[in-house]
Amino acid sequence: MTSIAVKDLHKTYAGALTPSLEGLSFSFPEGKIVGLLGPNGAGKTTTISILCGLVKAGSGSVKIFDITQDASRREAIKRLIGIVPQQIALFPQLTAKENLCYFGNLYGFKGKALKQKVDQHLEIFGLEKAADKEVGKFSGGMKRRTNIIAAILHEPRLLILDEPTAGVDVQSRSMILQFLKEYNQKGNSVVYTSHLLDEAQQICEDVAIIDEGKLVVQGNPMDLIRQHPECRNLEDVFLHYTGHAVRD
Ligand SMILES: Nc1ncnc2c1ncn2[C@@H]1O[C@H](COP(=O)(O)OP(=O)(O)OP(=O)(O)O)[C@@H](O)[C@H]1O
Repeated sequence: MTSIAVKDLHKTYAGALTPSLEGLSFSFPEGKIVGLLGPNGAGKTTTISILCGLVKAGSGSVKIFDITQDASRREAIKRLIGIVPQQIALFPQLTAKENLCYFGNLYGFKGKALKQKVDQHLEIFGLEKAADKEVGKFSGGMKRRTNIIAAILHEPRLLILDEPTAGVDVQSRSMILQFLKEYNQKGNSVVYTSHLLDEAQQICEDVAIIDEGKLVVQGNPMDLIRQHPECRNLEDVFLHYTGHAVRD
């Protein structure tokens, strides 16, 4: 089974002169950590926004665990996926615990069960001492870790993260990557975007490189490197397929 299958996705934002997605198709196998990679403006965030139902595609289809995404299946799909957006989506004036109780509540958790779940996750992410501090006063890494907890309280089978390790220190990054590996070892699927290709090479079993709204190449990072004798690593493969021109 696939965790995600997108077919011939097209998207042009209202007022835009050029399309953001132009016939994008790819699928990821279930139960793996996979990377959706591409230069700035390639269409990664647009794709993720369509996957989670925040943005409507112009045409094309999306399946999550073989369930076709349409209005009638939105609730069922919502339970299966957790989304960690690029921008921190927390209330800065509320404490970490208050924020997480709010998000847990949206998924139907209440009372003691909710409190236990929140405490357990704050501990996993090294935030137990900061539980009653306002999130607005957190460091970037602390905000990002809290943002991840908000997306996983309902234990989604598919976790989608948009640049979860961008702009965080080495310690937070290491904790986030370790968490992703452990979450995957429990049988869950993880899809993430990153510009850090050494990191993607290290943790992804499969990567899809997209550019200008289309799939450029997909495969296991080591297989892709082996296919190109001149490429030493995933970054070389990425440059081989997407070129050296700087993107706006
Ligand atoms: N709300 C919007 N309205 C108009 N154009 C948009 C909007 N969001 C994104 N775009 C455009 O769509 C294209 C794809 O953007 P998108 O954010 O999906 O790329 P990305 O691969 O996530 O880039 P990055 O690595 O910079 O985050 C870009 O040309 C961008 O300017």
